[in-house]
Amino acid sequence: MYKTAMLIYNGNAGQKQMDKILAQIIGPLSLAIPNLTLLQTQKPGDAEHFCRQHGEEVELVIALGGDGTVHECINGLSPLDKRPIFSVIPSGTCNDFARALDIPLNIKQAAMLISEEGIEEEVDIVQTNDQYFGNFWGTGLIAEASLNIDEQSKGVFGRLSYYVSAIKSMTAQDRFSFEMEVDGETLKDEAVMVLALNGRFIGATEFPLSSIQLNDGKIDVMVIKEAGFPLFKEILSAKATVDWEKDKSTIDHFQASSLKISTSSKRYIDLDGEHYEGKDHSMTVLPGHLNVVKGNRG
Ligand SMILES: Nc1ncnc2c1ncn2[C@@H]1O[C@H](COP(=O)(O)OP(=O)(O)OP(=O)(O)O)[C@@H](O)[C@H]1O
Repeated sequence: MYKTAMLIYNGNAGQKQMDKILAQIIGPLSLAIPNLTLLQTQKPGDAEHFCRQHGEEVELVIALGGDGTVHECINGLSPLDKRPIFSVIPSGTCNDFARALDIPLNIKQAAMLISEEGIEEEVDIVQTNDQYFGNFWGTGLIAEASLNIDEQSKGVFGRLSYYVSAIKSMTAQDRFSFEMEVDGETLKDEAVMVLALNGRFIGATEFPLSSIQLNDGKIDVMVIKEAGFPLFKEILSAKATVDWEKDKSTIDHFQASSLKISTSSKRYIDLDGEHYEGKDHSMTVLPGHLNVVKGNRG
């Protein structure tokens, strides 16, 4: 039984909607957790700050929100020496990290999972320069695409919004050159998109690739060389298996525990759905860095 927990939620989410959500989850959580503190964010950055400031004082941190809130919490918790258990009650649009943890998307069920102490598991977190990600790092079309998502289209298209935007921006065909260093080997190439996946969801779409595991000490790197549609078509059609052999000429796929990538110029970077800019990036997998509450798959 968890004795102390901090629940962080987005103060920007709309009072009425948040009241409804809180009404469903506070009952089961406060019955199970005697010392439960609720913290509402007042501005971007607050969730990260709360985690950094108070994370070591509690047994459990619960992020009630979408991938933006989760991203901030991961960045606040990862630098701590004594890291609390982390869990998510998903209330965003994509909820990629919650999906990767097999957490129910129904908020009441997600709260029940915590109050009944779901399975705890240590998952990998990836450090990139002075930041961290739990789900993915991407540059190229993925970053451009998510930049193009306005809140309205996110609502209307829901899970497909990333890809609708990606397809929209594909006409640009902007290839970029990069240099990558993986396990002592240097590779120079061009691509339209480079992805490093820790979790298996991007924009609520699952990558049908069984090697993507949150607890294998590795990231799965995809170098997509052409803005051709084979990969997207197959992923969008949610096929159980993508024929990677067939796509070999347009996609390189490998695993790494650390890598460095430098692009020829500054580019947009998408980190778990949040945007940054940069040119030189290093990534190091921190194996089993966060202990999380997981759901049951299936
Ligand atoms: N009080 C606030 N006012 C304005 N922005 C805030 C506030 N609190 C948090 N934020 C910002 O809102 C975003 C969090 O939104 P949320 O958790 O719903 O993620 P999301 O990115 O919409 O999720 P998903 O990708 O799953 O849909 C973060 O970028 C955070 O910095």
